[in-house]
Amino acid sequence: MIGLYTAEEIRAAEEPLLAETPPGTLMQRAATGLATVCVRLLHGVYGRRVALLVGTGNNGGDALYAGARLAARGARVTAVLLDAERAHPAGLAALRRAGGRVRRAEGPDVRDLVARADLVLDGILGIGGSGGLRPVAAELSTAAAEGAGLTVAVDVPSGIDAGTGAVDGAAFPAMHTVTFGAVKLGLVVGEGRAHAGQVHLVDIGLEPHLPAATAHQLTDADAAARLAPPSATDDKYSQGVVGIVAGSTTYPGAGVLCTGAALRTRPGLVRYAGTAADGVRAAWPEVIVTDGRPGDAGRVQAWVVGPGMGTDAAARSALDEVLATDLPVVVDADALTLLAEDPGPVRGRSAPTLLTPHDREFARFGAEVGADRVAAARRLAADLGCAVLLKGEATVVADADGAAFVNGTGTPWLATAGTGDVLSGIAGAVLATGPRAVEAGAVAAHLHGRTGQLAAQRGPLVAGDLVRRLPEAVGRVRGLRPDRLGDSEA
Ligand SMILES: NC(=O)C1=CN([C@@H]2O[C@H](COP(=O)(O)OP(=O)(O)OC[C@H]3O[C@@H](n4cnc5c(N)ncnc54)[C@H](O)[C@@H]3O)[C@@H](O)[C@H]2O)[C@@H](O)CC1
Ligand SMILES: Nc1ncnc2c1ncn2[C@@H]1O[C@H](COP(=O)(O)OP(=O)(O)O)[C@@H](O)[C@H]1O
Ligand SMILES: [K+]
Repeated sequence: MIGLYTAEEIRAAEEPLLAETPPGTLMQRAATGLATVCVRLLHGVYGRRVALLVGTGNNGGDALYAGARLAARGARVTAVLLDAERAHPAGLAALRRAGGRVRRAEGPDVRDLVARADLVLDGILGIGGSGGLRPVAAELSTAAAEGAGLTVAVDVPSGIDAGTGAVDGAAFPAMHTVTFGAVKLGLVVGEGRAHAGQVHLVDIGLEPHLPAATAHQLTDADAAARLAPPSATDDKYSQGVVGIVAGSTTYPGAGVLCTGAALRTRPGLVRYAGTAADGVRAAWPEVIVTDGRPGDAGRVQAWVVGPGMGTDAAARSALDEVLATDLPVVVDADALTLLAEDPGPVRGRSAPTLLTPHDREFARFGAEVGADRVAAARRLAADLGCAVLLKGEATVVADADGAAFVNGTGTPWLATAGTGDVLSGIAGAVLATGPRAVEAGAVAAHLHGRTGQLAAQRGPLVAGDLVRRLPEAVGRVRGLRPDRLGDSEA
């Protein structure tokens, strides 16, 4: 698992490391790592035009030292100083010694210089920044985005909140972020995720000083550990039997998609109860189907309740029946709407319970999500005493005790009707194998995102494509290299 940290946690960990290393050591390690990644991304350095956007803090120092290394290898490097009197003096001297040039940000043709660069390095603000970019920095960031060159953020894209991913005003739009010591939470969630692009982690020796992370991102290997193939001693009942309460005569498709997703994730045994019984039976002859109540379906190890089932009295009664069991439950869609009116039945549960709202469903529980998505998911989880999976570009899963996961897989092509029904079916199948609800949610979101990436390789996807390609995605998750972070190409 990849630990995700706030700026405060990073600063606390840096303190003892700074004390035990000679002055400047960490910045040299950071700049060396940064320059190495830039060389790789540029495919050659000699003659390349590099613009450094340099702020007043150590983040600017990192950019200047990395720029000096690139200049020493023949790049044409220009530092653009946002506050000429306060730029890192030793970094500036190093850049000049290596043949780099220095300009003020207010200069007449600086915007063009940035727009024409092969590489723009954002050393404006690091974890010491607060609030959005000021006007000159914002304008140069826009020039970098509009130019044809690579945009690379140093440690964090300037203007994002490193701990939450919130953007208040303008922020640097990076294609890549080279981050030091540990991955900051704000690089993988909220608006920060899109601003950070692909994240590269540079080791500066911080790891022994880092606290245990309270937020994580799963790798393929982590997810694969929860998607183990059946063993020789397994039978159809022993792999976690899933019960689905979804769909209706009005929306049979939700029942078909949700049931199919559970079956394709963990094809031991899936049971279905609901009024979309005919549709489910026709689509999935492998499933044991009843058009009666959940209790008529037979024994299961976990329930999924909600997608497309409606919000009438019969739906309420089915939800109450499922929540009154001592079995793990995934609560999605219409069941969330019902639950928001009266969350009582969830508060008293001791079995694993996972709620899977999107933003609008989340807001029905009393408060908007806001810019800090991890905090929002943690808040609702603590309030209800269960796990909450908050869907979005980067899905967040949080538990009542504060443990959180930020999903790193997926594609915007998933923003299409029915993909949420598929997610809850996957989550039910994973939950039936016995993990904590928060962990089941994280694994489900990871697999769902990988399936989306796989399906999107062939163009626009619909939810049914996800169901069809789930077995292949499970196989890929088992075999893919585990070290790719938020890489939508993988
Ligand atoms: N502390 C360490 O041990 C290391 C720090 N490193 C680098 O140092 C960075 C943190 O450096 P600093 O603490 O100097 O802080 P930053 O470089 O992040 O910037 C802080 C400066 O920006 C100003 N500022 C804050 N918000 C602003 C805004 N919205 N607009 C304009 N100016 C603003 C502050 O007044 C302060 O002068 C890290 O992100 C990393 O890049 C690395 O060199 C590795 C080692
Ligand atoms: N822009 C996006 N980028 C990546 N994933 C997205 C994006 N928008 C939505 N998704 C994902 O698509 C799914 C949509 O679920 P949901 O809103 O419940 O749809 P539905 O109710 O139609 O099934 C979620 O898993 C969500 O994380
Ligand atoms: K930066």
